[in-house]
Amino acid sequence: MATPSIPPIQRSWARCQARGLDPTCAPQTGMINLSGWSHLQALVRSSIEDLYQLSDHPGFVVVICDDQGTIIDMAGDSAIMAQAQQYGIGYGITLAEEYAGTNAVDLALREALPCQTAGDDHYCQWLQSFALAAAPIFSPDGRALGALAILSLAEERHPYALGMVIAAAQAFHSQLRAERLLNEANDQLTELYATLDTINEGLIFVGPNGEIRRLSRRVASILGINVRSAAGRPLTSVISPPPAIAAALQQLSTLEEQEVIWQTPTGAQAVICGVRPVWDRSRRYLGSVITLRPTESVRQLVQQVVGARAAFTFRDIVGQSESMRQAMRQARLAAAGRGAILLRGEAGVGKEIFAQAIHNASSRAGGPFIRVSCAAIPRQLIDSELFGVEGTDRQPGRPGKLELAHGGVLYLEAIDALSFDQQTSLLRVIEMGRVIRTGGARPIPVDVRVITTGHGLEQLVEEGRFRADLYARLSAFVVDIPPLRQRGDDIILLANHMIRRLSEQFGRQVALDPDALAALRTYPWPGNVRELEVVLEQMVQTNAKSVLTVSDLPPAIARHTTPLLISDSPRLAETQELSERDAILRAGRAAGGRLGRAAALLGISRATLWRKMTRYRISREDMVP
Ligand SMILES: Nc1ncnc2c1ncn2[C@@H]1O[C@H](COP(=O)(O)OP(=O)(O)OP(=O)(O)O)[C@@H](O)[C@H]1O
Repeated sequence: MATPSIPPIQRSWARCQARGLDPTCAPQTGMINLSGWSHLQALVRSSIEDLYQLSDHPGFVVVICDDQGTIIDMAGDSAIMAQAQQYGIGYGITLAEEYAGTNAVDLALREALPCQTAGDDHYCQWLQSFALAAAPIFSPDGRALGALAILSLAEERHPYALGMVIAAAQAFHSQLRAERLLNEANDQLTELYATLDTINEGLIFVGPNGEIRRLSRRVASILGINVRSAAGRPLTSVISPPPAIAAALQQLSTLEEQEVIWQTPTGAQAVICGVRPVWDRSRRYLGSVITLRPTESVRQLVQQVVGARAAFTFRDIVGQSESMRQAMRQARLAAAGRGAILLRGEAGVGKEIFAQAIHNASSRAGGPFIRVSCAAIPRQLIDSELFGVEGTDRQPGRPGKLELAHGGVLYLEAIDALSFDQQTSLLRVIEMGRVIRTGGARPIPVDVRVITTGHGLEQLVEEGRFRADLYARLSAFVVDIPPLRQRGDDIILLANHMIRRLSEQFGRQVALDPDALAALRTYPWPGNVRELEVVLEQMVQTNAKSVLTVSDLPPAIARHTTPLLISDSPRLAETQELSERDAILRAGRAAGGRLGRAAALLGISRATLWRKMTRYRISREDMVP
């Protein structure tokens, strides 16, 4: 047997000889490995059939082998097929070197290169009547999937057989790569669309000609349009975009997120929208993305960010006195009801803590608790603060506190500071359950329970300076919170409670001795619980002692207690008078000598304050700090 001269063929022969392979052996069946081939086979076959049709010289058969060299498909000239079959060559026969000896298919897979063998190049006799030209087929990641071969008779070798299998294998590889890229792109798009449909934000991609290219499902619920029928149509034929959006789309400009009004099939709808133009690498305009977010979700976000939650419950309110029990009864009744609540009481008595406890004990506990102090906002800004501002083309809109409190409670402090017009607007919101933003006309439904406080509201109503109908609405429930001086031993309970809290806060144990507690109990506390809180905090802060005594109290409180301490049998009336005089002096000083403010601090009218000042012979000068 002559040995071939081409090195890979020579090496193959040497291996066959070393293995002791019998050149007269018959073809063997191999294990077919079709993993990764099932859909590829059809692809290869169709391109092979094309190849075969195009050829001027039929007279060959195209053979496809798996990665082990086993024949998994054959197509072509029927005469050659018949001859091949005579030699036992057909589906399932292995061309692996171990069983079929040297041949182009095995070498192509082994060397990962195109290869050609003919006649005597073949080690086994059953292949020697044929010529084989084979090329490996590579997957997109470079793995050999199998081989493509042209089988012809040895003496009728096709001149371009090798060129054809190389070109076909290459074309096939490119097709696989393109298919892989397409699949990857499709997968990415599927992921992207799935993501778009799960996010809370609605997205509309508008093409360069204003057509809707893509829109997420969320858009349907935000704008009330049919997503399926809208896709592909001009945006303006589906829904008329608000002017700010239309302008951004037309000018290919960015619009930062702002609230705009869409005229939807179900009416005007406020939506937080933004527009972003999209450009490709060569700065070609591809379209714009419109983002849509329901105002409600932004509202919830704001509530989370600003911490619109009520922290206190009824359990946090310290007090056992009859006057406090009565206030708690009123408050619990109000919590169980539905109407607005008016909290009455001097400054610092704990109105806000009551408002929070009522909110938390009510069915609205899960909703927001929003606090607005009308006295703390300049009157001209109260409108926008409470009712919000309607957006214009130039200025974005924003919700007011009434909208933000939707589903919860709006705690409105110092409502007496509202102008008559503001009172009217508030009344309308409470009566209609709708708010109209400043500068707008669109009614926005709001479901808010209002808890208010205000100074001398009854008097203002009498004087015609506060709307009687609003007062009636706001006072469906009234809770009277007593001043601290009327709470007896509650002062001691509160002082001990606060000292415990301060001990924790400052990380050291502090206590008040009985005399100090007695002094605190007697003092009239014009600034109520807040004043007690401030006094105790200052004492703990400025004193390193663990037991605080009368001498550690602020002089005004310590001095005030002197008559009680020295008197053997202090007469009650006298004590009360002394307390009252002291309270008036302190309130007057705290108010900087302004009688109106001092009266307010004491929770009495100006006229009563005058009367008491005359009685205790207090002049205005005494009140100057
Ligand atoms: N009964 C109470 N038990 C415990 N702490 C209280 C009690 N009442 C009031 N406080 C505390 O006293 C301080 C003042 O209370 P709050 O702010 O509720 O008073 P207010 O009546 O709303 O005051 P203002 O009228 O000045 O707004 C708060 O720190 C509050 O936690």
